[in-house]
Amino acid sequence: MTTPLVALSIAGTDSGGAAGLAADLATFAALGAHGACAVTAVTAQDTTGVGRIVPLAAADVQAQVDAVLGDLPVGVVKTGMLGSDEVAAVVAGISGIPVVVDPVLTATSGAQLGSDEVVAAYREVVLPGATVITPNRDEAVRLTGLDPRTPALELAAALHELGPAVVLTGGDPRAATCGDTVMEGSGAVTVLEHDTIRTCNDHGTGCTFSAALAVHLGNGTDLLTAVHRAQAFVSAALTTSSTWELGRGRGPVAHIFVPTTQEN
Ligand SMILES: Nc1ncnc2c1ncn2[C@@H]1O[C@H](COP(=O)(O)OP(=O)(O)OP(=O)(O)O)[C@@H](O)[C@H]1O
Ligand SMILES: Cc1ncc(COP(=O)(O)O)c(N)n1
Repeated sequence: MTTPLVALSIAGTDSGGAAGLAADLATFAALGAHGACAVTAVTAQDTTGVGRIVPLAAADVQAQVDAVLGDLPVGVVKTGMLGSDEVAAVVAGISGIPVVVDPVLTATSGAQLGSDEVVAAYREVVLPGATVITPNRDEAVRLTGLDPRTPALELAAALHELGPAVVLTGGDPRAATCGDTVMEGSGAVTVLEHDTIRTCNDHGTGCTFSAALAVHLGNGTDLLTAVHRAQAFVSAALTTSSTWELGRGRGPVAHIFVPTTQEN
């Protein structure tokens, strides 16, 4: 008998199946982990935008988290869209398990997915207990309140001061390379650069990256190696989706047909 890694995603749904819970659960499965989930919000969303957002009450999210933690040996928690400061407090109440926080505040399409109250809750209650946070530049600027032109290293340092290790992601479809700035718990900094995959089917890259990172960390992999493997997974997924024609907007990252080797 074996027990697989159990990864719990606390996130919103994306009806288009690209981002949020769909991305997390597909990534967990592709990397050999069992995915459990607690839904925070339901979104009516497609490749072109977000139409409607229905947040769940914190008590409903708490009940899902309690059900999962009360029964399954969860090895890692990954959070996405939280929807409210009350739900952020539910995440803050989890202890003794590594928590990977993807501070979802804005969708690829530009839709706002996090209020100022949620931003404050990240700073005050979520980040002090988090293992690692994986913001993109816009999210890091919003969370720190720093000038949008602030260098990546300073943004990462400001978040690191709040508690967690930081992976400031730098996905840019127009650049030749993408660079992710990693600040470990010790404060050591490494910039991991890799080739940009040319595609407009990149909806869900942030969720996919954080979910892959969570699986590797849950398996006991060190942060730098875990980031490297999560990048490789996203690149493999984007290589597949670059051949797709799906939807009228920014199409979904491919979570299927991704080779699952030791390297990703
Ligand atoms: N076109 C690309 N080619 C290769 N890697 C990419 C590309 N776009 C993003 N990545 C990688 O994907 C990971 C997620 O980064 P990104 O900065 O895109 O997150 P994000 O902005 O939160 O994503 P999204 O909001 O689109 O879900 C990072 O490791 C980044 O380097
Ligand atoms: C429910 C939900 N969670 C997260 C995202 C962010 O993903 P992206 O930045 O790729 O739009 C999203 N659009 N929807």
